[in-house]
Amino acid sequence: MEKLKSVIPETLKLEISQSTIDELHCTCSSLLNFFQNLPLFHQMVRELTDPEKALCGKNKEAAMEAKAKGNECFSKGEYSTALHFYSQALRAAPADVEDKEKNLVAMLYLNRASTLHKLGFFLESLRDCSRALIVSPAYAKAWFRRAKANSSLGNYEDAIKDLTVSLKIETSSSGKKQIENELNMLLNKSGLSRAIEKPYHDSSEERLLMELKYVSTTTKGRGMTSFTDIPLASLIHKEDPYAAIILKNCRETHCAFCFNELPADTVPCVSCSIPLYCSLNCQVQAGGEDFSLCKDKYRLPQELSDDLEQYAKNVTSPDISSSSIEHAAEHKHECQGMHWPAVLPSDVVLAGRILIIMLLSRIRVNSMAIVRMNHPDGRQNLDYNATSSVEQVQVAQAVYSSGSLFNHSCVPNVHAYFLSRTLFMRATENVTAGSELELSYGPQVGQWDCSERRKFLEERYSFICQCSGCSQLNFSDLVHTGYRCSIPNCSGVVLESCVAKYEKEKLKHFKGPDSLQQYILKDDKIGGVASHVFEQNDYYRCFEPGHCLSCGSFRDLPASQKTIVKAEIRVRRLQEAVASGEIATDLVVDALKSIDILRTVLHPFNKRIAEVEDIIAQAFCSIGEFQAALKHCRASIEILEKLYGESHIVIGNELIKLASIQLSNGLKNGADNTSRTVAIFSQYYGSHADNMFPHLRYLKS
Ligand SMILES: C[S@@+](CC[C@H](N)C(=O)[O-])C[C@H]1O[C@@H](n2cnc3c(N)ncnc32)[C@H](O)[C@@H]1O
Repeated sequence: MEKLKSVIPETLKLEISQSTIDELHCTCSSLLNFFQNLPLFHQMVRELTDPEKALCGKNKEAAMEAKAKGNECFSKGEYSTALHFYSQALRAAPADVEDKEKNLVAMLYLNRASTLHKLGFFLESLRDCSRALIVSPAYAKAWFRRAKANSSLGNYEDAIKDLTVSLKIETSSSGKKQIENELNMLLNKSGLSRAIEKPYHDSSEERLLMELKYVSTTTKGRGMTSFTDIPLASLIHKEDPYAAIILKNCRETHCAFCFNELPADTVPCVSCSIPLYCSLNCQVQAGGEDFSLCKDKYRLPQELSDDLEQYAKNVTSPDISSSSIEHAAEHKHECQGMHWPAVLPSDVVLAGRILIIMLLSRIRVNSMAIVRMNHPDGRQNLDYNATSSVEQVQVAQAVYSSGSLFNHSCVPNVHAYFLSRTLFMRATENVTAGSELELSYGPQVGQWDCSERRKFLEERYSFICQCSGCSQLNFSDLVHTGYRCSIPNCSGVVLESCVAKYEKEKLKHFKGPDSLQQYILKDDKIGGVASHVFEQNDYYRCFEPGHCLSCGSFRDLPASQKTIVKAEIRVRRLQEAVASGEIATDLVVDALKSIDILRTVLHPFNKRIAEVEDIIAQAFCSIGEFQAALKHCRASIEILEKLYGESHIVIGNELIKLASIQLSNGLKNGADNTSRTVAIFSQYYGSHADNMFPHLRYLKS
């Protein structure tokens, strides 16, 4: 790849690096023309697609071997291992080969369906039976197994229909007898059929009411604004990606099309052995082949009644939603037996998907990380550890044509999230017409101090942040890592030198003391911790590290740091104990002493105090002392509210933790708390909140 890059002429590189997203097609063509006349490029493609070298084509022998292992495990009752081998076999099995006069893929889906049934995954078993029947509609055993799955799900009507079709197809007398027995048993059972759960589909149909436009900004290039005022929580943008790719480390765990977590009944690509999908729908939308080629060989019998024939047709024709087929189909061209994503890095494949290998650096800046909530221990219940360990993980990378026109701010007024591969954006405050709409590319005020945010944005996205959070004084940045004043009743903050440097830089934007006074009127919290600065003529000089910004008193920072290091040792011990689940009471006592010491040195709103309070709350929860846990959890939230603001999503998450302690304690969760939590989540996720956060549903109930 490096060799290829190095032969691209500088003029073309320059053209590409200076191009905008609107010129994408033009730059693609220039690059492609150049590559097409380059022998090195053709040699590279030949090497990548050599069937001998490619590791990702289908392979009957490998499939048969995995199938045999699956059968062996199944017969020994080792169902989880059997499931693994059948899934592996399905990945390797070519679509059109047979084993014992049956289509191999259909047979494997059926074997896996039996395994899933044994493991109690009835819905997954049903879906695998249907897949076997889509490939091979006249497969009597698959209809029989489907009836079993339907019966376990309480769908008796469907189960009876499945058995009736199976009976029509089955030729052996012993087989017919078995089906008849099952049919009689089912007919004796009563009960209504139950609807089958469907994977999440966005049915809220929330409408986008505002029209956005892009404008030129003085410091950040183009940016997005609205023609009209935007009320808090409104959906302002919804978009499917121009191109998207799953991260390599998520291939085995998430669907390669919708990026949701994979179920037990994964669907492989029909033509290659790399991507896994959560459903046939996603597999076909990604642009892989379908089974229509081999289907004709396995026709249904003619003599079915009209309604049974219709039923069988419905089962054996995949129910593919047509919504995004035409724009996606992104896997199709990669997958003619050789799978490029298997051999190339993800960034390159994404670039390839929009036909530009050289635009990598621009793609990094313009692409978005698609994230999912991760529940590490698989628990979705409302207890403190479960709610504390939920985290966002990146599963894919995507380019959104309009989404990439939104600039970054460390104090964003827009929140972006993903459902499947669709990007949603919502206003998190009331925004007046013409104001810039900005989301966070990662860092936010409250999360990190200014120096850390700038460093991250510069390293990751190569720009120096010019947002209001990084160019105007704000309370959070002042106290985030601040020390307390050495005078007991003073609430002023003392900064260390690297923080003071960044905060001082912000003062360059002030025109004089008057503008500072106006500033203080806007946010009196800042005045509370830094009043001295605003009273001076030479405010710039007052911003000295080690001196209180309110009264000017000196604090010995090196001595304070030594005190912190000692206190932190005991906090770390408690943190390790919390992680291992073995908490001795004296560790908690030590950590309580430490937090008292930290409070004598750090500013009362220093974020570290909130973190330590949270660790102590977790510890108290684990040893069943819920009242103490509540007290420390509240203390942590009070600080975070000052740092992030009271309606920030971080506070919503903290309130869920608080509720989990109240529930563990048998206390009824305060109605105020619940309604506040629901309001915050609705502000950020609107009608999607309940779907994305099972904790929230539980809390409401
Ligand atoms: C995804 S694009 C946003 C649209 C871009 N402004 C444009 O004109 O196409 C990201 C680029 O916008 C600029 N940008 C976005 N947010 C910024 C910020 N807070 N400060 C400075 N530059 C910013 C940077 O040049 C960054 O590389």
